[in-house]
Amino acid sequence: MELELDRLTKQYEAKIAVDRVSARLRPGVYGLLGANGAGKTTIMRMICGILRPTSGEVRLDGRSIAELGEAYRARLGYLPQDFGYYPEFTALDFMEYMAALKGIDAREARGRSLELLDRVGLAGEERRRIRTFSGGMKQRLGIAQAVLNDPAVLVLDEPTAGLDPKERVRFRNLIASFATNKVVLLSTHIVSDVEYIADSILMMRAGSFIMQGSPAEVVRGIEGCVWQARVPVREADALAERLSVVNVHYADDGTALVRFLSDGAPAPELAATPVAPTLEDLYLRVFDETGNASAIDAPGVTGGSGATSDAGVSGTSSASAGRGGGSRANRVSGRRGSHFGGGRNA
Ligand SMILES: Nc1ncnc2c1ncn2[C@@H]1O[C@H](COP(=O)(O)OP(=O)(O)OP(=O)(O)O)[C@@H](O)[C@H]1O
Repeated sequence: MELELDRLTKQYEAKIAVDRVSARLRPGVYGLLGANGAGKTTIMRMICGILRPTSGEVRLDGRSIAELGEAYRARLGYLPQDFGYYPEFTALDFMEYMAALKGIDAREARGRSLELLDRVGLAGEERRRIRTFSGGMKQRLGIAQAVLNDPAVLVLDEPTAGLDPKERVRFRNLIASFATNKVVLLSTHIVSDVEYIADSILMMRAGSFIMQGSPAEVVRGIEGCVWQARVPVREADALAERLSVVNVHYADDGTALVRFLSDGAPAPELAATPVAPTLEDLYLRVFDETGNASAIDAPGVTGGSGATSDAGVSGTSSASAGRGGGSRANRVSGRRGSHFGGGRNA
């Protein structure tokens, strides 16, 4: 099974929201990672056949989804960003209603709904009204309805938005458990949502895929650019002014371990050591505050997007929080130079 995006483009008047995006997606989890406004929702809506591309097309196993019509929808599961949950419905009513919309036989629908509610941790809550559900419960119900028809293509648009860290982890595991033999496309601007479960990262910026590859492949492009140095705490903030600081771990002995990006070797007096890059380092580098992305030497890179900088930086700190062992973990978003094409070194 292969889902192909062939020069997929969407233009809204003067705004090109998605610009000739191409990719071949085989079963696996794809993390569509990009800042707000990068074009993630627009791509997903085109993949779901809800939005007609200005040009280009989506094909499933070589056939246009526009031609496939109902046959494609029967193989598609979708959890939109702003999913309407019918607050007065019970979870089971809702699942059965969605099953009916998907053309699933009523006798089969009950059993399948109960089985899925159980799988998403809502056993015992089937008869509760959705309005009494927490955000996490609603999203778990959302994924349950999306897989009612055992789809070959599962599209999840920012499914972890608004979830607390514990629910986010739970949701992540749930997605992984549903992913077998499916193309799962999951959009997010939170690196940790996809860092561990995605087989492939599709890094999106200003309407284009600027990188495609496994997490290990895409981070290879910034090997040698991530450093850490232990400095007195009072110097850590000053460093953030000079360097592209990813995070700072404060220790109890008055020092701080500063992780930062630098294209070349930092000043010797810092005694910095190079460290292995992570997806979050890469994300911060790509979505630098200036928006000055350009080509970066990584596999699958389709080149600089010629991007305008309307894709704002969303400074997530979720990934860094789980890393390192400092007594306090902070993201210091210091003034960042242009990291591409001649960024300043430390
Ligand atoms: N109906 C529309 N008319 C005009 N411009 C639009 C429309 N829908 C989206 N856009 C613009 O297209 C660009 C891509 O939007 P899109 O919603 O796909 O981004 P996104 O990456 O999903 O962002 P977010 O995470 O905020 O949802 C944005 O600049 C947005 O303002």
